[in-house]
Amino acid sequence: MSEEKAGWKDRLFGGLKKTSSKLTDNITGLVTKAKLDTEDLDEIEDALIASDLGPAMAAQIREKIAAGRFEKGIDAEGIRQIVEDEIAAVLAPVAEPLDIDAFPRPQVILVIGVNGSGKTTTIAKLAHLFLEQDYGVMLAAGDTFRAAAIGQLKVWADRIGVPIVTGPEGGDAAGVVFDAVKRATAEGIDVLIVDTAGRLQNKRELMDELAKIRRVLGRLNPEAPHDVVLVLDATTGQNALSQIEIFKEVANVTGLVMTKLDGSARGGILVAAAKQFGLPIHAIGVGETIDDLRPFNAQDLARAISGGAQ
Ligand SMILES: Nc1nc2c(ncn2[C@@H]2O[C@H](COP(=O)(O)OP(=O)(O)OP(=O)(O)O)[C@@H](O)[C@H]2O)c(=O)[nH]1
Repeated sequence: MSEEKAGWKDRLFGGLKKTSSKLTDNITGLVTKAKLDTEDLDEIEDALIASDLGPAMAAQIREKIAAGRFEKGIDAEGIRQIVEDEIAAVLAPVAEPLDIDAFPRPQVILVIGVNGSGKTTTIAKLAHLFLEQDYGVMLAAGDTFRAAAIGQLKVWADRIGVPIVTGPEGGDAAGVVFDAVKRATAEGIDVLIVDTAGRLQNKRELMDELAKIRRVLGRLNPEAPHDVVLVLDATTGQNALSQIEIFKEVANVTGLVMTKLDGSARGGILVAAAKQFGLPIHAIGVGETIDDLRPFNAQDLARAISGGAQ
């Protein structure tokens, strides 16, 4: 295994410790009897719900455990393995890295999400990921609503060494995006990542702004934006699900990135999101450094969430 890969696995399993220990403590703590009975199954289901996997997923896992283990000797590792396999089956179809395959270039990726979700950091981490794959990357500071957002993105752009197109605070976001696409096209850039304002408080304004960005983009390239990626903060738990619902309504979300899985005992929310919406999940964030965002392997992630050995 390469050093890089081993490092990522450490961060993945380490980052998800809070989620997995909540789940495994619950499961190992309850299995005190000789045979698995209905009460144990109820407790397992409660533990799964408490980890934010969602009632549907919890019920499905409970059924699987009941089918194979009811009235049999209790084997915590066997139960954990069922949890892992069920989670992996839900995650496998949605684990989809963001591929750069747009022609003509650039591929335009709109990044949306509420303030504080980790949007800016995620843009920097994605840019870093693409740079590692030798793509030419450019950023566009389309969140013109707050000067801080423009400044923060610029700091990241300078740090990772990618060009950035900005406009004045309070300026026209679509104008910034227009300039960025023109410049990216002229410079033969492969990927243009666009930050957007996360004003969910005013759905109408957000919708209008995104629609205008789309119109402007469409004039330069009818295929753009190629991706509309919604960034979600795992620590918000069930709230992340309502954000998906709302953003699906205002923007044509094509995929998700879930951040802060390390800061939370609610990592199960990723599984709940996959089960409920079936949208591609491009990458997960398990820390604050630039390397802490990666596409994931469904089985590895399921093992990390269910508390299996690395
Ligand atoms: N632990 C952890 N922290 C993260 C992760 N991703 C982002 N953060 C942190 O979350 C905070 C908010 O991230 P930003 O990228 O500034 O979020 P934003 O959505 O752009 O927020 P605003 O700038 O407020 O709009 C920062 O302190 C990040 O370092 C992650 O995967 N894990």
